[in-house]
Amino acid sequence: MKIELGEWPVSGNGVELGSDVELAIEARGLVKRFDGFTAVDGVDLSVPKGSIFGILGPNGAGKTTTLRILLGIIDPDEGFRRVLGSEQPMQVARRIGYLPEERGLYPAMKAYEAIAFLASLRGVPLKEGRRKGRELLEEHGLGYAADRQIRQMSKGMAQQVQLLGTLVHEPDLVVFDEPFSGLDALNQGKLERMIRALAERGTTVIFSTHVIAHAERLCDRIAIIAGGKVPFAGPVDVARDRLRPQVRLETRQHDGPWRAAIPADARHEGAFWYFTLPETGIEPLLRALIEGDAGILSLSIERAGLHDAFVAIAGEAAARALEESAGEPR
Ligand SMILES: Nc1ncnc2c1ncn2[C@@H]1O[C@H](COP(=O)(O)OP(=O)(O)OP(=O)(O)O)[C@@H](O)[C@H]1O
Repeated sequence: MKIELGEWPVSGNGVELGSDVELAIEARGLVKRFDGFTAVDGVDLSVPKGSIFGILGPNGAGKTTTLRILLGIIDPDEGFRRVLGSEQPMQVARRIGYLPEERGLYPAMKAYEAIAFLASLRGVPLKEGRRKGRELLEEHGLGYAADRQIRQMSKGMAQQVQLLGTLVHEPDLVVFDEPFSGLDALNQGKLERMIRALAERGTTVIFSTHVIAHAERLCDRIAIIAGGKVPFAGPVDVARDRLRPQVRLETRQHDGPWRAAIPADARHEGAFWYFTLPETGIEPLLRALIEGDAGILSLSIERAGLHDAFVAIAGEAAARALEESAGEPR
């Protein structure tokens, strides 16, 4: 989904959607307290239909609690949510696929039966579920393991079976809680492709993660969450644009009147200059460089990465917590 920045008036925690955008999920002012501790503290989310939406934040930020509220597993103490048009998400559960943070299948079940079982919980008759289970396993390169018991599988493989079990009833919305944890790099790549394919056929995907790269690579929109609050929700590029781009300039000449046009706080290393793109843009500087015969050898203007944007938006402490979350085995 290509989003033009101009379409999104900025307000509140980030970027609001035009009124003509159909939303799969809309949440306003969600609050959840546990014994006086506020785990979710006024969360607003708008997830357009067919988009890939990431909830990015460190351990304990409130991701799982938010997802559980959206699914209707728990109710918020305050706030409002509408999921697939319903204010009672459990009523639309058959249109939702959910991979919880705690993975688990019955160890004695065979792979295709485990998928059929999960499908039956979403209203698919067992016989059809078994057929679809075999089909899905085949389609995803796991056909050889269809009759293998879950207990005979590696953790990563069992997780893939569970993932297929969340998709077997062809949901309109899938909710994945930390779907990448526990998967090796190869299977993480496979999952990324699967998520893209789901969105391409119109399924809305929302997932939580503490890995910036997954959010940056995959998502149309993200919500940054820390301490139960969402300081930013909107397109990834808009988050990145919270920081000014960085310029790297290489000149043949080392001195000349053109140097006055380079920002005073620029860092100078050898033939390279590094500085933040001035508010006035690059053109006045380019003019000075050309007229002053500085001899431009190279020039790059780079947008901030999502990591730097996360630091700017959520703060150093949240960014450190995010890094620590990524280091922990899960
Ligand atoms: N049922 C509960 N009772 C008490 N505290 C809870 C409960 N569920 C969550 N919390 C607390 O609420 C906070 C947010 O938890 P949550 O699981 O939503 O975070 P998270 O961002 O998903 O982190 P993680 O990735 O570690 O699961 C944490 O401090 C957690 O300990």
